[in-house]
Amino acid sequence: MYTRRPIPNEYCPSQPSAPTVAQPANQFQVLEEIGRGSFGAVHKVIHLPTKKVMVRKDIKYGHMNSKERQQLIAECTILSQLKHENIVEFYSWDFNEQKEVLYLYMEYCSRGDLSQMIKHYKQEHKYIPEKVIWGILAQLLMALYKCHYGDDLLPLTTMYDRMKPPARGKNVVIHRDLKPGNIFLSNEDNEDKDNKNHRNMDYSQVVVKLGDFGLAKSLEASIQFATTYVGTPYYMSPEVLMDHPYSPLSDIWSLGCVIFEMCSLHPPFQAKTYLELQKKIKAGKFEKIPEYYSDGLNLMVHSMVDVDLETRPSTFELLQDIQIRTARKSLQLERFERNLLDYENELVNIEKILERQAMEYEREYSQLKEQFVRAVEDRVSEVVNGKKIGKVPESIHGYYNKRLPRPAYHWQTRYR
Ligand SMILES: Nc1ncnc2c1ncn2[C@@H]1O[C@H](COP(=O)(O)OP(=O)(O)OP(=O)(O)O)[C@@H](O)[C@H]1O
Repeated sequence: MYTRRPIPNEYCPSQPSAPTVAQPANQFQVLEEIGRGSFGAVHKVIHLPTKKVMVRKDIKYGHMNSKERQQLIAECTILSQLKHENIVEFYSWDFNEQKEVLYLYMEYCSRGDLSQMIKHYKQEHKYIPEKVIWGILAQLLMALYKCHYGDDLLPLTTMYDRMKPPARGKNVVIHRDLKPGNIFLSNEDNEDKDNKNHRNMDYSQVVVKLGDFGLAKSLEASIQFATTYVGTPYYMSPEVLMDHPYSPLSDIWSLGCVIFEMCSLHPPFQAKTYLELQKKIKAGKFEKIPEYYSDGLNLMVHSMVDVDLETRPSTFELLQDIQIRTARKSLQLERFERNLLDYENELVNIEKILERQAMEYEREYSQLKEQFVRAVEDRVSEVVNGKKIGKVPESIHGYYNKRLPRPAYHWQTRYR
């Protein structure tokens, strides 16, 4: 049976779709291990009551003190409230007290993460198409808008819509660890086919999901923090390196670095030693993106990766940019076109069902008509032959009284 695509959050904000409270682990069946992060293994699981495929992240909490554990749960609560089409949905959690493991259940993203996509293009010696990069940037800015201002962005009516400045200070969530490995990709229908081993290089309609929120923050005071930053902090802003507090603008710096890496297939700042890298980031000097891309994209990246916090644009300011508006509008139109195609298919299906029902109706009608004519002829011959006139035969009665069955497919009530 045909099912229509779900309406995205952008048009219909905050619709919880899966369990949002703690779920016992026996309601889930492990399908496979997807990978291992610094906190533990990541499994693909199925939630048996809803048959929904999800991801389970295992976090060992044995070494954490009770304050850190409570902080982790508080963080999970924030995440469970952060619902947006471009943010990995957090469904529920559970503990295994014996193994001292916290299980976090999240939305499964069938196309892996951005680091795998970049690696793939690097192996193929190809550039990521510019349109794909703008689409990904626009989606990430929409996700950051939700985080930084606590609101959903309204869809654009025209590219020149005036955007109302967001209210400041309301439920600000700063990601703090924005990097390609924390940006996940899925298809609109999130299906797995052709995606195994990332052989499918068509990223034109990819849906981007920001993930791995704030876990670093919750685990900051614990030993795990050290392991979180085992990798080189290529995407860390200069103010964070200098131990200044995180601000939403730190996320913009990191996002700029991610977009640079999507264009150049390597991060903007690279060095052999940590100290050298720190020096480069603080100086904030890095090369242009390849000539293959437009000057507009180069300027956009350089405006985001700006050491000066006064001139680095906010999420709201970036969303005002005409190129971002164009990318957003184009995403909206592409989705609209896909929905129209869906409706068209749905109408074709309904038409086929109605045609079949009309044929059945027609057949039944002609059978009844035949019976009626035969009964009338019998009756006439009875009268002509002078037989005693009895009751009207059932078949004549039947013709007038019989109600044909209603079509089984009540499209009028479903599609009103
Ligand atoms: N929601 C998800 N959907 C699909 N794959 C996921 C999801 N979350 C994580 N993964 C995959 O699981 C693997 C491990 O992810 P995880 O985020 O735990 O670690 P990491 O990004 O490799 O390292 P770190 O812990 O430092 O962030 C990665 O290959 C990642 O792509």
